[in-house]
Amino acid sequence: TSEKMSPYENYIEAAPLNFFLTKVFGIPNHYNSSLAVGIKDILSASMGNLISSAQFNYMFDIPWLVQQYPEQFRSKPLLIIHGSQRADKTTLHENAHRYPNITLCQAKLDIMYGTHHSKMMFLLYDNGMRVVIHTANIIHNDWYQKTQGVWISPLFPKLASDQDLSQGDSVTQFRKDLLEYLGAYGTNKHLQEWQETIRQHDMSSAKVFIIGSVPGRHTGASKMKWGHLKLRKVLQEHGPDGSTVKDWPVIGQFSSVGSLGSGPENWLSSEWLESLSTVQANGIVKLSKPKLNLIFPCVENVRRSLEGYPAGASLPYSIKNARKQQYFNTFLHQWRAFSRGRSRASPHIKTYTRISPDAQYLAWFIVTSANLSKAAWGAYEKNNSQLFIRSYEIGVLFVPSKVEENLKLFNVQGVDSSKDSMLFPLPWDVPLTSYTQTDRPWLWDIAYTDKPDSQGNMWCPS
Ligand SMILES: O=C(O)c1c[nH]c2c(-c3ccccc3)cccc2c1=O
Repeated sequence: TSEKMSPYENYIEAAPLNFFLTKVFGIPNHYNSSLAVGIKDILSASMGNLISSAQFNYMFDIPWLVQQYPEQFRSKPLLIIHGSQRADKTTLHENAHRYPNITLCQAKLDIMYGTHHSKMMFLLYDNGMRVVIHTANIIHNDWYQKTQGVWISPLFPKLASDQDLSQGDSVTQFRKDLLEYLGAYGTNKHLQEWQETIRQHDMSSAKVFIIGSVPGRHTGASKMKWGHLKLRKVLQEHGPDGSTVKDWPVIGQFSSVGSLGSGPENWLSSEWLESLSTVQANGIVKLSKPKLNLIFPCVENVRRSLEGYPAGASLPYSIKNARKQQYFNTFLHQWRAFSRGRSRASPHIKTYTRISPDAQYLAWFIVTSANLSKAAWGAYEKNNSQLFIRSYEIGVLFVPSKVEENLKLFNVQGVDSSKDSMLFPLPWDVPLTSYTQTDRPWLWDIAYTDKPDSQGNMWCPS
């Protein structure tokens, strides 16, 4: 059984980019066999002999979570980092109470409407540790019939006790940025123990950048540490050169939409798109702003999905926000993932990329917890002197040159199989599919009663 496989033989180690989608129940098994993982695979003994773990997330079903660990790991110390307050926090404690190995840690959320969205696992084994950064809540439904993204780190070996701890970081400063993100939670004994554990591991094999968000009004040296300005900073130093990506579109794909302002120039096509279209700051060439394409399910995508209209319960785009930003609809494309067998697996994954006009190449790619909102990515305040972020978010950025030294771009379709190319497993189909004249973006708080969904039901939110 897989229990006996050494970690290096299993399919997870084989994926060059460590980027997976979650397994989906109800699609041909072929689409779940390569580059797909379930939560039980991630927690399985074939990944390592677990000593303790930490789970960062927004929604938790604690009894369900415990059942996802192999039986022999269910009593290992487990730290749960959440953002629940008041009644939700009480419920969480009630559900955790019967597990003596579970400790709860409440992330401070002093800013209104901020949430602890970050989805991350620390898995400490007897021979090293792994970091997993993903997009799924710790509830059954998020791992059952949705499209979710998972980045699983290589096994990070423990540093020898005599090795000085300044060793063991990667070309992307993965460990430094991870520790800085954790530092933003403030003083919590258990989190500080995990920071020490991380310092004791060699993460030099991590090939991704961390793009995190922490609540606050970030100014001065901290202004470029988080949200879309962190992305801007990384792309200024390590992004594509302007001449290569001139006129390449930016694509954003997400499962929720915030209040973006009354016009695109308020935030979407100004500061946010400017960060995503940042190129390596060598020339003074002032680039024209690229086209922005957005992917968000239309009502028909939700109605036809495996879950039917209830998939929309995890696509919380409100009529209140939508009516204030009709311009947003002009950017929209349908959710289609035929290439991954997931056109009917409603998206909860969030991905952002810069793609060539012929959809053959990617300049970079992000998978993250961050939806399309100012709360997640941050918004300038005080004449661009500070970045205001409401929520905790975390994602990873793939840059070709950091994955392989001389690699300039990722390939999208399997055409260019020349040696200096690397295929990137896109979660969704290119070219993108526009909305039809009658398509509308899914809104979760209005009724749909003219056509039944794939389960034969209508949608009548209270
Ligand atoms: O972190 C995540 O992934 C998610 C965060 N909020 C969600 C909500 C929600 C929307 C407004 C207010 C509170 C909660 C509803 C449905 C799914 C999600 C969700 O999936």
